[in-house]
Amino acid sequence: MNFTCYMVGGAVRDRLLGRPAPDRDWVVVGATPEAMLAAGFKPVGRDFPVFLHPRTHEEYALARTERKTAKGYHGFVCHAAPDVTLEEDLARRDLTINAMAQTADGDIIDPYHGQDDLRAGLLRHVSPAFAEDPVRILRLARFAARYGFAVAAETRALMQQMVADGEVDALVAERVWQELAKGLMETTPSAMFTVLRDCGALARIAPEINALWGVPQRADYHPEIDCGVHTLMVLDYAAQENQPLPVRFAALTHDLGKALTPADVLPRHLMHEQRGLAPLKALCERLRAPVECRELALLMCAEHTLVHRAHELRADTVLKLFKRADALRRPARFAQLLAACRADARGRLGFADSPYPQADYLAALLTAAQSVDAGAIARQCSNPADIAKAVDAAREAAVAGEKARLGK
Ligand SMILES: Nc1ccn([C@@H]2O[C@H](COP(=O)(O)OP(=O)(O)OP(=O)(O)O)[C@@H](O)[C@H]2O)c(=O)n1
Ligand SMILES: [Mg+2]
Repeated sequence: MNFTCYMVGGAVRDRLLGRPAPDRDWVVVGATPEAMLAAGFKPVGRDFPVFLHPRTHEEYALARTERKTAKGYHGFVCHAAPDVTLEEDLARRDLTINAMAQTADGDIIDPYHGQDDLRAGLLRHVSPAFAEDPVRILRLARFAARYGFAVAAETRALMQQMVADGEVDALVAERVWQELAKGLMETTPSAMFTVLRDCGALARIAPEINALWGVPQRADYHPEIDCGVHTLMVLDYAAQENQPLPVRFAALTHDLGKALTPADVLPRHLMHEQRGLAPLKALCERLRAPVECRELALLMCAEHTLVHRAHELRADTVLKLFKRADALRRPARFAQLLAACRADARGRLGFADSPYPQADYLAALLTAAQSVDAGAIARQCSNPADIAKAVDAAREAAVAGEKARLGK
């Protein structure tokens, strides 16, 4: 049986953009599953006829059409047969820039004008079938974060309609988190949240974050004023520093409490650290955020103001902070907290280059606290019940000594 393979999707898009493509996907036209097996391909997956190449192990999918028959994930009827054409297969795809194919000779097949949209920097859906898979809203938002592309007006309208129809509510937490986490790791993660907010999806999947827009802050500390704007500036600053996912997630969620400040206190946000913990826990639970992200975000939410005030803190207050943060046992995570706090300080209009000596200062005090030989102190204690206190006292003294040395 004669069949033809085309490179499709992200690999074609990224090659045209001159970007490295992480993986390559292929579509096969004119083949049956039997023909694929006979050619040495290995079958994978149950739902769709997808195979792995015997040598490269890249994914080869039989050309197929899809039709949605019910809400949610299970309502797909998929039709794969040797008579499904390349154009039909490309038509079921999400965006024009993802609906191009490349022949073995390197020719581009582009029935939906993806190359025009690549040049114009536009994210545009291929057909109304876009609406059949709400994950596509999240994918589109993360492509905005990666490529800095704008959303075509008709696609924006379609996404708003999908959200109004409750499509986003049917998404399972794992898929939402997977896409959000990928988008957070892109170069301009703020663009993802701008797109999600604009179509109404953010209010459905993360109302705690969405609620930050329209909430004012003091203009002297926060010239950008709006809490939502500040949050995205902090996030992009963390991304610009190439920080890992937990730091970016902590940047995104550190001020959730500001959305709950009583109106008569605005634009001040006394106690927003404590107020943020409940919505943050609710968000992490709904998204099933991994423990590393959840823990750092909670720590950041609770402690960021204290870290900003590092130079005013007494030695015993610093030691208590270290203990709450478990910093002596987990110095790497404490360093992530400091990175998130630096992003918070610099993620303000006009503060991008301002110094943040708090980070080096607390890092130096932690090193001092860590230098205490707890084992030696334990051996000197005749009563085991006194050990913890004696170690704490020694650590506090070490922190105080380092503070004096640094002139604070
Ligand atoms: N919900 C989805 C997922 C995938 N696709 C199609 O399948 C291709 C490959 O999917 P995937 O590898 O998940 O996405 P990429 O576009 O390659 O993006 P990335 O660079 O993030 O892998 C996409 O280009 C798109 O044509 C789609 O139409 N709808
Ligand atoms: Mg891909």
